[in-house]
Amino acid sequence: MSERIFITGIGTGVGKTVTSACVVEALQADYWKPVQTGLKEGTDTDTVKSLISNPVSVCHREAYCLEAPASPHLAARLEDVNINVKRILELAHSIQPSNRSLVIEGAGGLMVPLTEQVFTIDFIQQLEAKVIIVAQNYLGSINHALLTARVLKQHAIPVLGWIFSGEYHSNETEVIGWSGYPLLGRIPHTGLVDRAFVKEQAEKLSLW
Ligand SMILES: Nc1ncnc2c1ncn2[C@@H]1O[C@H](COP(=O)(O)OP(=O)(O)OP(=O)(O)O)[C@@H](O)[C@H]1O
Ligand SMILES: C[C@H](N)[C@H](N)CCCCCC(=O)O
Ligand SMILES: [Mg+2]
Repeated sequence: MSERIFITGIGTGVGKTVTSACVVEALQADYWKPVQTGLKEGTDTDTVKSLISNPVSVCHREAYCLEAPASPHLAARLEDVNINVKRILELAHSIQPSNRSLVIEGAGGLMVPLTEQVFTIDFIQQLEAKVIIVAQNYLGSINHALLTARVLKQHAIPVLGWIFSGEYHSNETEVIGWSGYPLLGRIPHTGLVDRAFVKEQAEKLSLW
């Protein structure tokens, strides 16, 4: 089935890219990072490409690759680039596979601005995508996670559920309960993240 699944996070650096690779592998879906910011340490697309092993998935080229490791609206300003959301939506339409899903990874969390007018939450709405929320357990994550859940609810965006990246903490059981969204799985931080790890984790996810 050809769906759009948007991978958002309760913030940046919470494990969206590694989780995206696991979801792509589990669904044999395509992957797309429309706006990549920060190029020095490589791109999320290159990371996902290096972590998946199924013969079907296609990792599509970004719509924008911006140097500065910053919010897209700022990274674009620093390079005098105008992020055109209409163009990104047209691109989404053109790359959408007919017979498999498209996993789309955002930059940071829901309220990250793509432009001064369009925030990531607005972009998700315009994409008509379903959402997987990637979360981690740290001091402050209850607030970040429930803010994310609240904004998705207020925008009536369909949420498939949570994937937690890292170790379990009792907080997450309460966050899941308060949010009403199901737990789809956990990606442990056991050290080496390679193709074998991603394949193993992909098999454990309960995505449908
Ligand atoms: N399961 C894991 N095991 C070990 N390290 C991990 C795991 N998941 C993520 N990491 C590491 O944590 C860091 C952040 O992860 P990742 O790049 O997936 O975050 P992100 O949410 O995609 O960030 P961004 O907002 O920049 O896209 C990376 O160095 C990554 O290698
Ligand atoms: C540079 C990094 N890799 C992310 N993709 C960009 C995260 C932007 C976060 C903006 C913010 O919430 O302050
Ligand atoms: Mg990422």
